[in-house]
Parts: sequence; structure tokens; C-alpha cells
Amino acid sequence: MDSTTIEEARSTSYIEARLAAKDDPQYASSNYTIPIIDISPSFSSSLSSRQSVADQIRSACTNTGFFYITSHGVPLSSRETILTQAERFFNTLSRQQKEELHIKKSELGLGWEPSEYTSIAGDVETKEGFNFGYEAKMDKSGGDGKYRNLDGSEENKNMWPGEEDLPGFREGVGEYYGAVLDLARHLFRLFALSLSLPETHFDHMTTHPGGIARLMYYPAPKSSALPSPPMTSESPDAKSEQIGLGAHSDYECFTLLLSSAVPGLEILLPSGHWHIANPPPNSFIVNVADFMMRWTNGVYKSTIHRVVNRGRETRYSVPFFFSVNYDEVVETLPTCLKEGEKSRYKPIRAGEYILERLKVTTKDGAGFYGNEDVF
Ligand SMILES: O=C(O)CCC(=O)C(=O)O
Ligand SMILES: [Fe+2]
Repeated sequence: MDSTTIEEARSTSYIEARLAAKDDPQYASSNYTIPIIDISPSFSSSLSSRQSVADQIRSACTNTGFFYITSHGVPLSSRETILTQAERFFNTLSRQQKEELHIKKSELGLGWEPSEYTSIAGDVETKEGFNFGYEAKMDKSGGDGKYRNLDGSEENKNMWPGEEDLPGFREGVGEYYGAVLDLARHLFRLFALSLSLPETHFDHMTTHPGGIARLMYYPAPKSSALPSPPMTSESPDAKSEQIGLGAHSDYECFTLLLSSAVPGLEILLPSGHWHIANPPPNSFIVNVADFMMRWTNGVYKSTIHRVVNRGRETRYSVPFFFSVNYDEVVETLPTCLKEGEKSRYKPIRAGEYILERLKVTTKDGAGFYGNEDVF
């Protein structure tokens, strides 16, 4: 693995700078709202209709990097199914059945992630997760037959619960993955248009794309630790023991996040305030991630966010981290550099960068495989 990729993936300077920044008065109040973009015109055969959606995406991405999309075409039944499967996974499987799928058996951070095993920012996190990656058979395009995993191996490394333990799980989860992957490819074209690139600019980079989906479980805090629910969209301070998932940016192109009705996602505004996301019904939350920031030389913002469950019910969510093919190199687009301007980011290899970032979430930074004693 090349040293630039490792160095860049392990650098914490970006996140530290964003956490420390408190100087943009535009975002000082809790009046900020995340834009809602109705993407139905983007399915039109008219380029100007598609461009009008792309323009709204550009505005959101240059602002805070978060937006909600509605009329996206992912059926309600698929969205309900995946949230139900998440609930079944965490509540029906025994500890021992989950142990069989433990992330420590994976070289790639796939499988069941108990709350104590990984931590993004060193906080004690309350979350549990179940991670799974791309399989050509979940891709409606069928892929290009060239799928390579993060380490270049041909074989898929997903760990699935047995059909007898959770009947229908794999099918429901696979169907959702296919639908959300289609949506991600569609959005990627809009991102291309938003950057004044040909609509198909990124298409060849997503023929066997990286894309980890995560089922997430955030238990309600114990009543003694229950933080008072916020009265506004601005979040009160969270004590570290209440953190569901620590402050971080996502690593890939962008994330499509589906969640149950229980709130919890908080995004860091440039003023230093945490804003509580409140997605409209039937929407996805979309956020720019690091690859998009690197391609655009920082014009598109990969925004820091975290999860704090302040309620009395369990929160379930399903982020889908959409990446280019893991063997692609991500480097600043020449069209995003003004004359004479230099790139702020070095070129990196997609899959290796993601794997390094994931490894850092284990306490000693050594990765998952055989790593029994991380905490
Ligand atoms: O669960 C959520 O709402 C967000 C999850 C998230 O940010 C992540 O897994 O990167
Ligand atoms: Fe995230």
C-alpha cells in the first residue's frame, strides 16, 4: 500500500480544524435548516430539468454538505424492509449468533460491530453495527465481473447470518442494497452536472463500486443518563457517555442515510454549533464525504457529524457509503482548480484509503482481523 494513502487516511488535521472552527456568524443561530431537494425533475428526459436539480445540489454541497432528497424512487416497501431487518438483526439474534459474525473475523471491517469494539474519536460509543459490502449479485447492473475487494481479493468477504437464524434477511437486505445503489449512481450523475462535467463523467468509476452499507443500532440512554430533549434544532452538549457515534466525516463519495423516526444525527455547522437533523418523511439524508471534497479541492464540504440518541426509543439507521471502484485513484479534478491554484489533497487509492480510515477506528489502529484485545 502506498505511503501517501496511509498518511492521508490517518491524518486528523481536517477533523480537528473543523471541530475547532467557530467563526462563521452565518451559522451562529439555530435558524439554519438543511435544504430539502425534490429530485423528481432529475428523472426527466430534459437536460435543463436535471441541471436544475444539480444546481440545488451544488448549492447544498458548497454550503454545509448536507441535504435531504425526496421523490427519489426507492420504494417504501424496501425502506421499511431494511429497517425491520435491522431491528430483527439486533433484537432477535443471540449474543452467540452475533459473535459468529464478529468484525474481528474480517480483514475489511465487515460483520457485526459490538459497541465496545470500535470508536471513531476515542469516545465510548453506544452504537452497534452490522456492515456489509458490494456483491455483484446485489447490483442490478450485474457489475462488470471485475469486482475486487479492498485488498484486491476476488472473493467477497461479507459475513451473513444463517437463513435459518433470520429467514429472509439476506434477500431483504440485498434488495435494498440494489435499490440504493441505483439511486447513488443516479445522484453521481447529478453531482457530475453540478460540477459542470459531462453527466457520465464518473460512470466508468462505478462499474464494480465500493459501497458499504451499515445497519446501525443506538439504544436509548438509561433513564438516569437521559439528556433532556432539545427544545430547538440546536443540540445541547452531549456528555461523552451519551455519544452514539463520535464526531467524524465520511470517507467515500457521498452517503445516503435512511433512519427510523427516532432523531439522533447531529451535524457540525461552521459556527461550531451542532444542528439536529430532522429529515422529512420518506426522504434520504445525503452528505458529501471525503472523496467528493478531494475531487473538488474542498469546494464541496465533507461535514463532521455524530449521533446522540436523546430520546426514550432505540434509533435504527442504515447509512450507505457510496464509493467509486476501490481500484480507482481519487485526485483533484483539474476543472476545480482556478488558474495557478494547487491541489490541497494528494491523490489516493480509494479502497486502501477507506480501509486505513476504518482501521483507525480500532483502538490500536491495527485493524480488525484477529484483533481480539483492541479494547
Ligand atoms: O446513524 C446515523 O444516523 C449516522 C451514521 C453515520 O454517520 C455513519 O455511520 O457514518
Ligand atoms: Fe457518518
